[in-house]
Amino acid sequence: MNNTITQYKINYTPDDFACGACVTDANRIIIYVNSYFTNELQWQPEVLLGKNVDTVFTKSSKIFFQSYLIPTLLHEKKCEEMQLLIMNGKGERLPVTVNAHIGSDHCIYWSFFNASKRDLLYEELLKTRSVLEAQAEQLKQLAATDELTQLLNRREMKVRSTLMLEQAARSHQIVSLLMLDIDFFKIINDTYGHMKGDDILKELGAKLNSECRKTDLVARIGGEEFLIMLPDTNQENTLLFCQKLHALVATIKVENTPITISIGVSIADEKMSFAALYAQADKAVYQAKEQGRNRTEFFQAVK
Ligand SMILES: Nc1nc2c(ncn2[C@@H]2O[C@H](COP(=O)(O)OP(=O)(O)OP(=O)(O)O)[C@@H](O)[C@H]2O)c(=O)[nH]1
Repeated sequence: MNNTITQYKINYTPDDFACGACVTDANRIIIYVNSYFTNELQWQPEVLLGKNVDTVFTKSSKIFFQSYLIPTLLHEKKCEEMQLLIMNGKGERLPVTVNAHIGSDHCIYWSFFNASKRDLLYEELLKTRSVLEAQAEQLKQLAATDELTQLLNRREMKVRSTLMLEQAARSHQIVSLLMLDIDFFKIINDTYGHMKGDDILKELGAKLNSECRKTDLVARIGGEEFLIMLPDTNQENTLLFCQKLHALVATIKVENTPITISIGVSIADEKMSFAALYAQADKAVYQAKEQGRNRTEFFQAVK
């Protein structure tokens, strides 16, 4: 036996590959290991020589080794890129990629590539992917949100409203669009300053958001103008909702004076584009301003 080992030792020099190289006889008894086993895996050759190659595997890898790797090797004469765990000479676990083939001399030639760096790299990749996904989500959120009120912005409102209108038309549901405009907001700005104006906009945004359902769309589309789209809501229920909004807005005060809003409503009871519905709500809010403000007007088609 010793003679055989010596003979293989001579045959396989030089042995400074960047991986563990090992030769076993047909019974998987180790007859040669290269210096990588000593230098990197901290196995002394004399501990391994004469032992079954499965000595180096962890318990679970031994099972895989016996039940899959060996049958594959015997059947195919080679097995490639098997991911297994080995123990180093100090008893520490190490992921390795194992390749083996049966030579014409019936010996089995094994290579063990250290895969711990690959596993680390893989972990890094997974972490980076989660960070990128979170950032993409944040960007999407930012692009869709009005910075001051955190409500939807004009562009996002247009996209989602269009979708809501299409869905409603398919299921023959009524949708109403409310345009809200704060009354005499310029006076608030001019009297109390732009910062106070911003606070009012924020407070109103938060209150509208808490009053609406999750399925409603609420947006600030610019200046002191807001839009709310209510799915599956007819004229009667929309009017009740608007009354609630007027009461809600009255809780926002500037120097003890409640602010007021004018609301213009348009109703889509058949297939309608967002642009057409928006134009009608705009006309209705103009009517509400004309008729004294602090009120709700529904769009009326001129006959
Ligand atoms: N604080 C603040 N003010 C804004 C913002 N965007 C627009 N405004 C102001 O909103 C005011 C809107 O004024 P107007 O369009 O004359 O409307 P109004 O004073 O509310 O009058 P009515 O709508 O006719 O009742 C202007 O003073 C704008 O400068 C904003 O983001 N923050």
